[in-house]
Amino acid sequence: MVEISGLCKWYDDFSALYDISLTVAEGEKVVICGPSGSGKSTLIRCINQLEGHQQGSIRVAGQEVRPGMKGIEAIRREVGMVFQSFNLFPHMTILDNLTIGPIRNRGMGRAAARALAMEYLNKVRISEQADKYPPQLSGGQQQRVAIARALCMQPRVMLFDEPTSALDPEMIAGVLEVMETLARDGMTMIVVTHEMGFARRVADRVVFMDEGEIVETAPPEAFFSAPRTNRAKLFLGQLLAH
Ligand SMILES: Nc1ncnc2c1ncn2[C@@H]1O[C@H](COP(=O)(O)OP(=O)(O)OP(=O)(O)O)[C@@H](O)[C@H]1O
Repeated sequence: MVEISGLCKWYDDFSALYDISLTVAEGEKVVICGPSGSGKSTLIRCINQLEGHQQGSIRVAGQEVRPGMKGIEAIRREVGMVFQSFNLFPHMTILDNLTIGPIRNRGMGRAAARALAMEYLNKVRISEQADKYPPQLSGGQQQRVAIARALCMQPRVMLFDEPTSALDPEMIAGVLEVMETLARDGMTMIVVTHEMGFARRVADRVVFMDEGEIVETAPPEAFFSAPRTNRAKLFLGQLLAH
């Protein structure tokens, strides 16, 4: 579903990503972790070209994505993205936040888009809030809405960039639960997160990044019980200390 090969990205003379190769199969769940500044966000933002890369290749559902390419919108429709800051339109109702994408970008009729939106709002257990505005909802509820909004575009892969790190602790479980349901439904998922419990329960593979490189890739049980590199041991040690 996503094939990344020899990916390099730099900002002026700073190398943000170096020689990244990663293949994520259909239905696979990959958790990316690593210290702050290691390039996790940059990597997933390159997949739908929110960031352009300078070298290497990225393919999504068989199609190569390139910086400045024509037709990137069509590829972005296949790729749902959930950010740390929910990025909902504050002046639009929850329902309108969900229907605008399918109506504008998928040419869906209003009634069909509303039906689809209600289906996903039910899935994230928030359908009773459909007529409210984002600022009237808690952070956790807004993030569940953001997930539902991405799903309304019926993507083939979902990218999550630290979806729970801006949330109050009591809000985190509800969002992770929704993501676990999505995983059980068979969605292909690439998730940047420090929620190691989630990684253990859901990930097929954990990818550990440091200084713009992939340092280790392993199934969660192997990664957490016996990380191979000192860099990963140090990272996990620091995470546990928090
Ligand atoms: N627009 C930019 N210009 C210059 N440097 C940038 C830019 N965006 C990111 N970087 C740098 O690239 C590196 C990787 O950033 P990135 O946000 O991908 O890291 P991260 O692993 O996601 O970190 P965090 O966990 O703190 O979000 C960092 O050193 C960051 O300062």
